[in-house]
Amino acid sequence: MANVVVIGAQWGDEGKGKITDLLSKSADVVVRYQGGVNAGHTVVVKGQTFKLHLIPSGILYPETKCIIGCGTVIDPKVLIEELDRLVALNIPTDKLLISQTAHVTMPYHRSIDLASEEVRGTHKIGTTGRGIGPTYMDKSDRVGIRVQDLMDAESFREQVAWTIVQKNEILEKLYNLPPLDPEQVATEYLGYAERLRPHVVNTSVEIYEAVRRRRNILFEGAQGTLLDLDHGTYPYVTSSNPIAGGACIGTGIGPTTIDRVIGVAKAYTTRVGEGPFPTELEDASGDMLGERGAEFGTTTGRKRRCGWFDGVIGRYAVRINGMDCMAITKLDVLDEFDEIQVCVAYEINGERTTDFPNSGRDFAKCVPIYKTLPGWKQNTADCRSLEDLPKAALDYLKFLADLMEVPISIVSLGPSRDQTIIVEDPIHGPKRGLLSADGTPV
Ligand SMILES: Nc1nc2c(ncn2[C@@H]2O[C@H](COP(=O)(O)OP(=O)(O)OP(=O)(O)O)[C@@H](O)[C@H]2O)c(=O)[nH]1
Ligand SMILES: O=P(O)(O)OC[C@H]1O[C@@H](n2cnc3c(O)ncnc32)[C@H](O)[C@@H]1O
Ligand SMILES: N[C@@H](CC(=O)O)C(=O)O
Ligand SMILES: [Mg+2]
Repeated sequence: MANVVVIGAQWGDEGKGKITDLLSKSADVVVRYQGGVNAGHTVVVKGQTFKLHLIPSGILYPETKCIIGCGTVIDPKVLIEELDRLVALNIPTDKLLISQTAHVTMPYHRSIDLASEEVRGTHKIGTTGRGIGPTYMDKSDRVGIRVQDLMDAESFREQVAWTIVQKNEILEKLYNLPPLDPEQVATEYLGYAERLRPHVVNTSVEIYEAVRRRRNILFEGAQGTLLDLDHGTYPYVTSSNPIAGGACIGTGIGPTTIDRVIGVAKAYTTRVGEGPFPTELEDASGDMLGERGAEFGTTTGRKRRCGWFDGVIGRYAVRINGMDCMAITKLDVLDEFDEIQVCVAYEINGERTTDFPNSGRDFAKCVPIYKTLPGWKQNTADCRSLEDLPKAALDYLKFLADLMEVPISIVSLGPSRDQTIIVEDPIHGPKRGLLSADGTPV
């Protein structure tokens, strides 16, 4: 057995949904540990597409327990819509559990998110507008509303009444928005509470029980390393900790429980929202990546910015997450390029570095130094083993593994569950022994 954390090694949307679904086949429990409905995890099975925002990507396996952990922020309306969509498709949702201590996104969080972005103007972050930052702000400020609060009607009404007084001051005086009616908000949310009640438990105990019984647990990250509040490209980050360390805080397990960390990265890079992006391509190659990769936000539909693979970021993600192995997704998107560039180092103020800069100002000045590799100009979508891959594609993967000093355990060649090469299943395979850094399968 192994307890595995699946994290994004770039700016999110690396395909964690697909990889988590794939690994869920061998998992007994899948836990989301941070983020909220800003996330959009896409899972494609037999031509059917599932877009999951909060529900863990293991939900398509009826025997797998799916847990929304305490580190997430929950918009109950969106969660219920998601549940209803699954129910309509006859996907069982009875094994979904929701943490009593997760925080709840309220209507004022969404309004404040949108209004503050507008006020920031050119300094905006480019958030998803889903109220994520303001929900986590209230958690830190100790005025947040938790799932357990929602379960007690009388005290919930009281809590909403006094909380909204302060929020209405902000809405009216700071943002010139109409105030909210506390009774109306409380009544709406108490309706959601009844729908969610059967799923709400002490998830920390559930997870610990699974650990004690030596079950396989997958911890599913949302967003990515560079969107991490502490270790990402601050201030252009989300308000939670998507890195592997976040799995402990966001579920209530100790670090010794984690056996392995698998990082997911695209074979190129994307970013949605504002902030520096050294390898961004604002040319025909960038357009080609966007078109071939269908790079539009799963949540907001925004166009994702596209660029070449950034090895400096990759190495950083390996370090920050203690990564054992990697899944490289969307290799098929590169199929038609004559040449492919990989950023191997940055030049900052005339100096070459392979280290990710700690300063946001320095990061904004980074000029990528590229290594050019030949393309393979061949369709890889139907390859099912490393041997099936064109030599140039395998060489590309070996180059990435070598550059980041991490083995590649999974290669994804299309959105569908079956369009995958599993060099070794990280749940069953040996720790750090899947594809050696020189690319040789072991
Ligand atoms: N062509 C191609 N598409 C893929 C592959 N793997 C995943 N996808 C698609 O790429 C997109 C990945 O984006 P998301 O589903 O938003 O990724 P995510 O990491 O789960 O999302 P966040 O938690 O929101 O960061 C989805 O549309 C997937 O269906 C692949 O190997 N090839
Ligand atoms: O998390 P919020 O505050 O809505 O946005 C901040 C920042 O993070 C980007 N982002 C948030 N969720 C995702 C996601 O699931 N994939 C990719 N990027 C995400 C958002 O675009 C902002 O740049
Ligand atoms: N989660 C998102 C972010 C967005 O939709 O803007 C995505 O899939 O891109
Ligand atoms: Mg996404």
